[in-house]
Amino acid sequence: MGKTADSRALGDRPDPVRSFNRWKKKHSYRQSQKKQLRKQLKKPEWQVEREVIGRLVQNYEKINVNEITRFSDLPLSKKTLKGLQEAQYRLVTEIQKQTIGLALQGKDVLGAAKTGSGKTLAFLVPVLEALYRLQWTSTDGLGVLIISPTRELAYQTFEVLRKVGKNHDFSAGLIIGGKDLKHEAERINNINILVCTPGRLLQHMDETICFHATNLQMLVLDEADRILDMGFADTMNAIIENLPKKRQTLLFSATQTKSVKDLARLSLKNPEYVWVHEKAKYSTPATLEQNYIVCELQQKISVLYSFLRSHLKKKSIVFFSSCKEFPAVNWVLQFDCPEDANTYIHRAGRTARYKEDGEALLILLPSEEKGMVQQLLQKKVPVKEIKINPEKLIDVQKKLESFLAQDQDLKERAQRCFVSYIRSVYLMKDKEIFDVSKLPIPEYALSLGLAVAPRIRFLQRMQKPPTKKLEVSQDNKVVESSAPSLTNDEVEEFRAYFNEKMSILQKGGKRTEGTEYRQTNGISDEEEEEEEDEEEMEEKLAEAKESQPQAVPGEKTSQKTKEIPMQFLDGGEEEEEDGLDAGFFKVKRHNVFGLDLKENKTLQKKDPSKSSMKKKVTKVAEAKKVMKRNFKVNKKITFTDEGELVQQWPQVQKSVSKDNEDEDDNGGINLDKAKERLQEEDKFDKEEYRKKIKAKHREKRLKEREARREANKRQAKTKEEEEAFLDWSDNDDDGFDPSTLPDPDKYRSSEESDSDNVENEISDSKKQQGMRKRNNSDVEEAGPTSRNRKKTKWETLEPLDTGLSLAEDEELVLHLLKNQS
Ligand SMILES: Nc1ncnc2c1ncn2[C@@H]1O[C@H](COP(=O)(O)OP(=O)(O)OP(=O)(O)O)[C@@H](O)[C@H]1O
Repeated sequence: MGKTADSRALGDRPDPVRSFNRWKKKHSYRQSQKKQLRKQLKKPEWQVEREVIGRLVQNYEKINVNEITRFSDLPLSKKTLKGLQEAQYRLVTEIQKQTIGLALQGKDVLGAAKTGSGKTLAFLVPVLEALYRLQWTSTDGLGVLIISPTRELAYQTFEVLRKVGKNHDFSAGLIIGGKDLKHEAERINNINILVCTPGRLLQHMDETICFHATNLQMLVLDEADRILDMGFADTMNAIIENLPKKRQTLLFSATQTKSVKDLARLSLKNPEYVWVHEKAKYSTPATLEQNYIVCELQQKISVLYSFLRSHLKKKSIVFFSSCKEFPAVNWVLQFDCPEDANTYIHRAGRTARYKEDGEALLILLPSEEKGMVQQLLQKKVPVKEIKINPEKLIDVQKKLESFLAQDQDLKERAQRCFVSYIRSVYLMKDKEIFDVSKLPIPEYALSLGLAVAPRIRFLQRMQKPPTKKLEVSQDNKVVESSAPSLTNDEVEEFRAYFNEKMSILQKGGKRTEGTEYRQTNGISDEEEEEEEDEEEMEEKLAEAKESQPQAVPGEKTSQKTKEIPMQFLDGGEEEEEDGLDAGFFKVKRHNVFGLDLKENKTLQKKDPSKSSMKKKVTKVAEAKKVMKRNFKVNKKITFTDEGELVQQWPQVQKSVSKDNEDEDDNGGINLDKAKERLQEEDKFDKEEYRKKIKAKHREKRLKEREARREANKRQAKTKEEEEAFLDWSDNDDDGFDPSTLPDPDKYRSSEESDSDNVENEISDSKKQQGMRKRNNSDVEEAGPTSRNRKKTKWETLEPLDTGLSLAEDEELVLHLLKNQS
């Protein structure tokens, strides 16, 4: 009963453990079913992404520029937004607000905005979004090309890209040269976003076999105006030829759109022009204070020094003739007048970036003032003239003179700086502003601490009165044709040429060929290069003038020239006190340099450099003249003892491969064969040279052996003499007067000259250092050691008083001399 009652009771109350277990089983079954179902239903990631992209693209059309204040107001991918936020970019700038939407919509955009207004992000955000939209992967290759005019700018852009795009999976690369081309070539194919400079890019297009841009989606020209201004027009044309026509193009610059001609080459499709500061009163940032001063060329270096001394605590950047880009600074000092207003704007734009303050100072020569200021005002650049406070102006000429006298390297730098400046003025297109013939050249050299102005042959040539050709016109009248001037392209070509040259010099790139010759002849590499530069420049000028008799008037080009190293002034700064007050520009008084001008007149009188301006005829120039005249060189032929004919002059190349030469005559030059032959000839020459050197060495060794033998004989003789003398002195305590004996110095010097001769002969043979050392030691060993001992003894002996009468002394001396002979 009890049991029945119990079981009923249990039946009323189900076992909670059992029911929980049952429930648990059912639940987990249901869960796993759901999970499986979800798994079956789950979309692949790419599909989800596609949907997100789809929604974003739909929103592109709805972008309302006026409603955008933050990046998050734009339909951007989460990855881009995250990157922007992490880099602390939240609010958009005006150019970003106005162009990002258009670029997202796939339009070609031409954006212009003042310097430092955020153009970089205005194109980088659409770049990231474009590849994201296409779900670009590394296997898709190059998707976006960003071209910058300078390495520095490309690097800065790349850095921003790295920061903002770090959440995306694209690969990005920076190709700006300076590295091994091969090293770059190995990596370039895996790059999705390539930031580069035009020259290097074209080099890869030409030389890297598997590099192509067939999949390119977007081309960005950063600082488009600079790219075209800096003489890259031809390079750009060649690059664009290699790009697919179907692509999006974005152009950004700090100055307004370029001419239609320039834009045509980019084959833009209905581009959107965005010039955010079109209505602005000024084309430069409002926070940028811009001034200029006028001073004579020979005072500029002192002005620079005084300026730097007054602003030691500020970050300053000094532009010489270059237009390179640098990071943001407080002060921009344009030491040399920029070639045009656009260049000025770009340089000044290195300060006062993104709402920051900044100051810019431009130094102008009196001859540059009118033209340059006019240009700047036309471009809505508000520059004001200020005057230098003469009390704060420190004349550094004497200091520089003494630095240069002590340091040859510094002197060479000053010389390069001098030549570089004159060249840059010479190459300036706007001859109304830049007239090299009006520069006070000797005074300028003196101001740099150079007593003599370095020779500038292209200038001397230019300063010669122009030779006027007489031509017969169509109506048979004799007319005078003036000296032809250069076209823009030629000037650009020269610039590119010199930039390359100067960059080699700056990098310290030195040719190894002929170094030995220069060293033995006391010619420094720099002198040599300088000379070659000038010669090549002359040639180029001559060629250009011959081929292009007429200049294209009115066209503007810009200039990119060498940057003068700033270490130039390093010398005196540390020793002086920091932080003179900035009253450097306070006094507004005209003709503050009246005093200095007087000084300059006196300097002009005693100018020593004028004589150096006379044209020197170099051997190279002479040789060229001879070649032009087609002279035939006389031959000198001699006979050997065996009756063989031997041509002594001009020397005949005795190459082993000479016989093969004829084979090439059939059709032009076979370069590979020629190369091979040259290598063989080179080997042959080296072998010949080695033989000659060996023979010379053998001859020298024989001579030395002979000399040693002679020396040993002499040594033996001297020893006998010395012993005789010592014997004698030992035996006679009274001593004697050594001055009565033959002059030991005469003896020594005659021997010394002998040994010198041996040494000279050795050095004349121009052998390797080790060889020379060995020979010297040989000579020393061969030298009569006893002779040295003897000399020391003579030197330490005092004239002795024999205590005898003069007549007795004489007798003694005669006796001694007799003994000697
Ligand atoms: N939205 C933003 N918010 C905050 N800072 C920004 C923003 N956009 C750009 N900047 C900052 O402003 C500065 C200038 O930007 P950027 O270099 O893009 O200017 P730019 O117009 O390209 O100048 P330039 O023409 O002289 O090269 C940079 O320091 C950048 O970090």
